[in-house]
Order: sequence, then C-alpha cells, then structure tokens
Amino acid sequence: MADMIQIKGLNKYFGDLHVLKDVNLNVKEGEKLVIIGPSGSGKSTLIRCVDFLEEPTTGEVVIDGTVLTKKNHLEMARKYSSMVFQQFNLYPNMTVLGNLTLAPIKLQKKSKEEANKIAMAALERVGLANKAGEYPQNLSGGQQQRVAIARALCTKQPIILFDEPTSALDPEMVQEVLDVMIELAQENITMMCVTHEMGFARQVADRVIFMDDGQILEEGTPDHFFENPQNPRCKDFLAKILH
Ligand SMILES: Nc1ncnc2c1ncn2[C@@H]1O[C@H](COP(=O)(O)OP(=O)(O)OP(=O)(O)O)[C@@H](O)[C@H]1O
Repeated sequence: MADMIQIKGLNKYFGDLHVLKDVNLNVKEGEKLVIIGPSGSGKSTLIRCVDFLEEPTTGEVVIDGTVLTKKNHLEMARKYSSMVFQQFNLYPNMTVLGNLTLAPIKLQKKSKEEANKIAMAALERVGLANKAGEYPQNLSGGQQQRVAIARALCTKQPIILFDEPTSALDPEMVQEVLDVMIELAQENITMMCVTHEMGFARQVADRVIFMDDGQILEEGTPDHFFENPQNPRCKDFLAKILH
C-alpha cells in the first residue's frame, strides 16, 4: 500500500513553546493509526497539522503525494480529510440533516436531493436515521458524536482524523461511539486517532504510537506495543493508564 500521509521533519512552535520536535511519520492508505500519550505531548497538534488546522513551523505534510501549503490546504482538506473533534462541533441552529448536508451542498456542489440521500445513508450507518429532523441539543453526547462521524462520512474523504472523540462523553456513551468507529475501521479509510481508549487501540489499530514531549518515542503493532514496550516513558504511561 502506498503512503497516504507523510509527515517529514515536522516542527511546531507556539511562541517559544516547541510542541512538535522533528516528527517523521508515514501512514499507509487504509491504515488505522492510534496515537497515545500524556496530556500536552503534542498529539492533537500533530493531527491538526495533517489537515493544516495548524500550520507547521518547519517541515512538511504530504497527502497522497501533494505537499500541503497555505495555498492548497483548503482544497486538499476538502478532497482528502475530515476531522472528528472532542466537542462534536455541530451547528446548534441546524437540524441533524442540515448539519450533514452543509458540506456536500456548499463545498461539493451536490444538489439538495443528492445531499439528503448521502446524509440519510450516513445516518443509517451510525444508527441515527430517525434523528434527521432533530436539533443537536436534543441528542445525547454519544448521539451527537455519532452525528459528527456521519458528517465526516458524508464528504467521503479517504482520511478521517479523530481527536479524542470519546473524551467529552459520559462513560455510558463511550462504547456506542467506539462501536461506530470499530465498524468504520473495516473499510479502507485511513484513520489517525488520538485516544485514551486502549481497548479500542488493541482491537482496531494496525499501529500504535506513543508521543511524549513532542516526539514519537515508541511505535508498533498493538501486540508489540502493549506487551513489550521498550521506551521507559511509554512503559510508565501504560502502567498508569492500564491500572
Ligand atoms: N493554539 C495554541 N496556542 C498555544 N499553545 C498551544 C496551542 N495549542 C496547543 N498548545 C500547547 O501545545 C502543547 C501540546 O498541546 P496538544 O493539544 O497538541 O497536546 P495533546 O497531547 O493533544 O494534549 P491533550 O491530551 O491534553 O489534548 C500544550 O502545551 C498546549 O498547551
């Protein structure tokens, strides 16, 4: 499989704060990559650089062979990647259907009828077809996040970036969102997922990476990663999070 995402010598500063330190990472087409690590280690910043929500200070991100730039990033994101955020980011004054059809109509110039069809198919997939006419605030957190995932599906980009998609949810709603993600992982979508859900990582990831202090310190298949981590900081982190 070809590389869908190449991250080359990526550095990111916020002012004097050096948040990503020469990160190099390739993600293959269809690969499911899970990123773990302590708070503040740069995980979100890394995936936000993949769709240029954050601009690299130095280094580059290459998507399907094209370097992301200030000039092309909106068009590239439209074509290649969508992000599922911790806080759902749904428009509160629009119905679920309105939220889902927005990008297909506005950005992809689909007809309303076609966009509705795509949106209903996506809602079907996340088990929420009966909520199309609801407003987001009438849904549970878990349902809202499933809508956000359906929104990502509507635009049919080959990459989905997940930034702690279950961290804002009540515990009883976490699994319903993970189940949707597990289902999605059966497909050839390239997934980069920042999460603290280790069971999900074990079940779904082709590869897990551990970040700390802006660097990738450990990576491997879930078996290698969880059974035999080498990096002391990774070992400590896993010991804390798994016990
Ligand atoms: N827009 C910003 N401006 C200034 N500093 C930022 C900005 N975004 C992130 N940071 C800082 O960069 C560092 C890395 O943040 P990032 O959100 O990437 O970490 P993270 O590993 O995803 O953490 P968490 O698990 O808590 O979300 C933190 O110190 C954070 O405060």
